[in-house]
Amino acid sequence: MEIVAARSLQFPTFVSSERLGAKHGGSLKLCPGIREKRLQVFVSANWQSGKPLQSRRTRTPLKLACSCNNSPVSTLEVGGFQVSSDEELIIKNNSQDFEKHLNGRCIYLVGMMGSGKTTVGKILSEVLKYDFYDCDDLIEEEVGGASVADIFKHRGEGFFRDKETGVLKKLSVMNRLVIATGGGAVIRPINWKYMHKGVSIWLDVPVEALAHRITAVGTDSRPLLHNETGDAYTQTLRRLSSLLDERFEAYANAKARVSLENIAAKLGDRDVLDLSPITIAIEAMMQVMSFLKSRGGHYADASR
Ligand SMILES: Nc1ncnc2c1ncn2[C@@H]1O[C@H](COP(=O)(O)OP(=O)(O)O)[C@@H](O)[C@H]1O
Ligand SMILES: O=C(O)C1=C[C@@H](OP(=O)(O)O)[C@@H](O)[C@H](O)C1
Repeated sequence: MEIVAARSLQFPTFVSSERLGAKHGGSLKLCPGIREKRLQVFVSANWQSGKPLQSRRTRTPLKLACSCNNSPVSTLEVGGFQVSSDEELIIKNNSQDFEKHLNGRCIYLVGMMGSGKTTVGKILSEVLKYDFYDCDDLIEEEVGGASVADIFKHRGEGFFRDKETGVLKKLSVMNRLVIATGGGAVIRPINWKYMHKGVSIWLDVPVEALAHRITAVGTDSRPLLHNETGDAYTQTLRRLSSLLDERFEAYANAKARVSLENIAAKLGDRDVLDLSPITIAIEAMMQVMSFLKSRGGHYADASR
C-alpha cells in the first residue's frame, strides 16, 4: 500500500518550513491528508527543535503512513520500528495473553549471528514490559569492558564460552527478562539446562539472508567469521554455512522455532529479506503462546 502511494505522490523538490508550519520538537505534517481513492496518505518529517535551518536546501527524511477508509493510522513504534495498523491490532489483542502465559518466565533468543536476536528481543521486551539483556554485553562487562573480538583474540574461545555459561547461570534464576544469547550459546548442553528455565526461541534465518545482513554491517565484532578468503559476502556465507551445519541440531532444542522461510511463505511468497523485525517478533509471540498452550500448566511446574 505504501509503495503504491509513494509512486503516485508528487512532492515539491524543496519545501519551506514557514509555509508549512514547522512544530518545534515535533513532527511536521505537510498535508492534513492527500486523498487517492479511499487511501489517505500522511507525510511527516522530523524537525530538530528550535534549530534554525542551516541552509535553504536542507534534506530531511520523510515518513509516509497510510490509512484505508479513514481508519486511524498506526502511530505505534516498538523497539524503534513503526508498526502497521494490522500489526498494532495483533500486538494489542495478544500481548496480555502472551504475558499471562509466560507468567514471568524469561525468554531466551537463540540463533545464528545476525539472525536478529537483539533486534527482535528488544521488541519482545517492550511488548512484555520485560527488561532486555544481551549476553555478549554482559560478558564484555564481566571482562572489564573488553570487546567480544578482543576476548577471543587475547583469552581464546574457551575462556569466552566459560564466561557465557557463567552469565547464563546467573540469568537463569531471574524473572521477566528477554535475553539475546550469543550465536554459539547452544553448543554446550549445560547452557540448555539454564535456558530451559525460561522459554527459548530459535530465530531460523536462511544463511544467505544472514550473510547479507552481516556483510552490510561488517564482521569486525564477530571474530568467528574472520580468516576466510574471497569477497566479504562469500567469506561470510561460507563460514556461516559450516557453523550452521555444526549447530543445527543444537538450535532445534529451542521450545519455539521462528522460521523466516515459513513466515515469507505464509505471507504469499515474500522475500525473506523484506520481513520486518515487527513481523518476526509477532510470529515469535505466536509460536511461544502456541508452545505454552500445548503444555498447559505442566511446563510451568516442571521448569521453575
Ligand atoms: N528483520 C530484519 N530485517 C532487516 N535487517 C535486520 C532484521 N533483523 C535484524 N536486522 C539487522 O541485522 C543485523 C544483525 O541483527 P542483530 O539483531 O544484531 O542480530 P543478532 O543479535 O542475532 O546477532 C543488524 O544490523 C540488524 O539491524
Ligand atoms: O556464533 C557465535 O559463536 C558467536 C556469536 C556472537 O554473538 P551474536 O550471535 O550476537 O553475533 C558472539 O557471541 C561471539 O562472536 C560468538
